[in-house]
Amino acid sequence: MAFFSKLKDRLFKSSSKLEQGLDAIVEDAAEIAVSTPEPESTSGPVTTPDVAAVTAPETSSPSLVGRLLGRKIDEPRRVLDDDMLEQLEELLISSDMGVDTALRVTANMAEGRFGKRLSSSEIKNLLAAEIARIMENVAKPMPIYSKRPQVVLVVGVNGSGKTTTIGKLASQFKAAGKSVVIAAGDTFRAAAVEQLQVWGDRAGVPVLTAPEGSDPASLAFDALTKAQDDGADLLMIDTAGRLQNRSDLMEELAKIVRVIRKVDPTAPHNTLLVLDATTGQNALNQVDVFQKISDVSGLVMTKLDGTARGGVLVALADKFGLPIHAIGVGEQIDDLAPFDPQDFAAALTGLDKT
Ligand SMILES: Nc1nc2c(ncn2[C@@H]2O[C@H](COP(=O)(O)OP(=O)(O)OP(=O)(O)O)[C@@H](O)[C@H]2O)c(=O)[nH]1
Repeated sequence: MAFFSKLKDRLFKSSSKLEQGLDAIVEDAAEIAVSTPEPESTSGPVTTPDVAAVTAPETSSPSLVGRLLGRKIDEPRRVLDDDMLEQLEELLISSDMGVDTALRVTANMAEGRFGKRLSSSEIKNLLAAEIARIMENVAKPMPIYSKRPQVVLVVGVNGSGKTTTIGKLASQFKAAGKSVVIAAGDTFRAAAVEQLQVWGDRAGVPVLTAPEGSDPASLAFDALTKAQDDGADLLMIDTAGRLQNRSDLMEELAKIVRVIRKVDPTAPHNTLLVLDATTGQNALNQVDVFQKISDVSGLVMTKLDGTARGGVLVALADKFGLPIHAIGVGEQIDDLAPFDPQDFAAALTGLDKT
């Protein structure tokens, strides 16, 4: 629960946008339901206990059932009609959920409920259930193999949070008893190497570097050889993220892969794409591009604490179905959270979990 509170707190910008937007949509044309709320259909894809509770048909005394379910009977309610659906779609699109996903989510929310009067807390529960449903299949921790050293190639555009994520992951793996080595593969920028060394120090993990401008593939080769000799569990390789020249970057990544396969033909075992949530829909383009130039096996979404565009993670899950391993919710070493779809959906929609 403490962890959920932190997540909710960090997703504040996204959740307050959705929460206030949903409240406004209901209040826009609300009627105060002092009478018995209508029984609602139980059809549709709703499965979570919260939502099962709000959609349960009320067969006995509504006030008693309402009280038992913690339902505020005099909450403002609004009839779910075309107008309201359109407003919902717009709100979801403005939170960067993307047009296709927003349409699908609202259609599912409306299924069996068209013409019913809904309160904003019921809508939030429905929305959270839909979001969790989309994200359930992609919530997967980074797989750990028995292969040692497991080689993790970390890709993403400059500034997306690769260095920070490598530092956070290294610290978590170390805390879990794994021996970790980091290779500072963005050899073109001295600042990037220094930054990684700072994170390596924080995590208590060695960082292998090479002179500025040297061949990243050669560093990766040396790092893997050393990690093997040292019996390390994990080697994390940082890479450059200059998408401005896509063919150069593609060639650079391909060369790293070719060269490390001379040491271990099964490497890399994971290719993590780090994405910055503040870039919104642009993150979708980055997945497209990096899937073309590398063999992306999973995603980490950073900076969810700094943006109202958290809905982009739902769009990503819906569009690509790639595993989401973790989310970055701050700049500190312990601000990398495993991705939990129920918690994320509740935090994003501003629900309380009690
Ligand atoms: N608020 C917040 N900031 C983050 C998060 N992850 C990374 N950052 C910040 O984003 C900035 C860029 O992060 P880096 O880790 O340096 O990104 P990079 O992809 O390695 O960038 P280059 O070194 O330019 O290749 C830094 O100021 C980080 O502190 C996060 O989850 N939340």
